[in-house]
Amino acid sequence: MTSQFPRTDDVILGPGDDAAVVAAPDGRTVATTDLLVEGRHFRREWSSARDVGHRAVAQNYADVVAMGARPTGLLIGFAAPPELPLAWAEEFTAGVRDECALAGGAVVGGDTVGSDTLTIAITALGDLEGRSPVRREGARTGDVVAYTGHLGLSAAGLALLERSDAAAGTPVGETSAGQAGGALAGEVPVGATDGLAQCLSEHRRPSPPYAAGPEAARLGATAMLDVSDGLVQDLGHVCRASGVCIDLDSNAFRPDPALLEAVGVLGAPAGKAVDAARRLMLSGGEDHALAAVFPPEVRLPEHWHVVGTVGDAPGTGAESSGTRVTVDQNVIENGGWDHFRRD
Ligand SMILES: Nc1ncnc2c1ncn2[C@@H]1O[C@H](COP(=O)(O)OP(=O)(O)O)[C@@H](O)[C@H]1O
Ligand SMILES: Cc1ncc(C[n+]2csc(CCOP(=O)(O)OP(=O)(O)O)c2C)c(N)n1
Ligand SMILES: [Mg+2]
Repeated sequence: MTSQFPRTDDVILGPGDDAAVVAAPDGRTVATTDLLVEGRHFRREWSSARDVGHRAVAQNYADVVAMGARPTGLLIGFAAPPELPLAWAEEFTAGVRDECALAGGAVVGGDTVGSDTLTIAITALGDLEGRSPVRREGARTGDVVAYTGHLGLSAAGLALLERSDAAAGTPVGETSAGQAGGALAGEVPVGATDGLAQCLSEHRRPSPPYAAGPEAARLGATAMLDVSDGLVQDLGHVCRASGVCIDLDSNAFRPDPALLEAVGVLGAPAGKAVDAARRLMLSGGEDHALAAVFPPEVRLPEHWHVVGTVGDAPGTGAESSGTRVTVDQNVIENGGWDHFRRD
């Protein structure tokens, strides 16, 4: 699996020995790990092996750049049932290679074992290039909240796939030829517009704005994270860590045309499409957009969308548990992702 991975200048010793040796030009190493579990994070009927490879890298390197770091390397734990076709593993590896080419950073090692459940555990490394890490705890009253990347498209893609699944046995349309692991459910029908295809694609292969992480650090971001569980829920981590509140302005959320199209197909009445799309932008996870907090005087490039402001945390007492996120000053049911929720 490792022969096709290119080396980079950060790799002192690549795969093949007991461990790799990776340069840390800055003297510090950013390190993070995330798991992908079949059935929980992806389904082989919904995503090709290549998609899963792309996604595994994107999900991890999004965490690296959300610290303001440059991706340098990653290690892949691959646990697969014995009946997994070899072609699936090969296609997965190709997806990993191609996403690494986008994000930067080399595959420096991993481990492969048999397991009942197909599970991918990636550890990703990054270099801070002399900058301070952008943590969750630096947000201050008066700062502005902005995001860059997509919001809501992945959740819409997932909802489209769930819907096609619910329509048992009648996938939304065409199957894609040549995908390892067989045909995919939920292919967009011939003649369907690009919007639905874009939502499905963002779900299968999220496109984190990698360069914007180090950019935000250089611009002086006081806090940053990638949006994996939903914007409101994830900004809640910034509030708790920083001891502040965040109020989001619903009108600042301009839904992507692809998202508007998807919510229409998913059943939102025409007059409610913008509201439905905004709900997905606030609560949908897995786009791996970057959300960051900046001092108000920072001039932001236009791909950063300002959507809220940081305020004082409420005082002590029962209400104060919420160093919290509001939308137009209202507490909302955000519906972000919770792995341990019992439905
Ligand atoms: N099993 C674990 N052991 C040690 N640290 C963990 C574990 N699970 C999560 N963490 C840490 O808790 C923090 C939050 O994790 P998580 O919610 O998964 O963040 P993210 O959305 O950035 O992946 C991270 O710093 C992570 O390293
Ligand atoms: C089959 C399937 N069901 C449901 C989801 C939705 N989903 C699974 S995990 C998740 C949240 C993000 O995953 P997590 O492991 O919490 O990532 P982290 O926050 O650690 O980066 C979401 C929205 C999915 N991607 N695939
Ligand atoms: Mg995690």
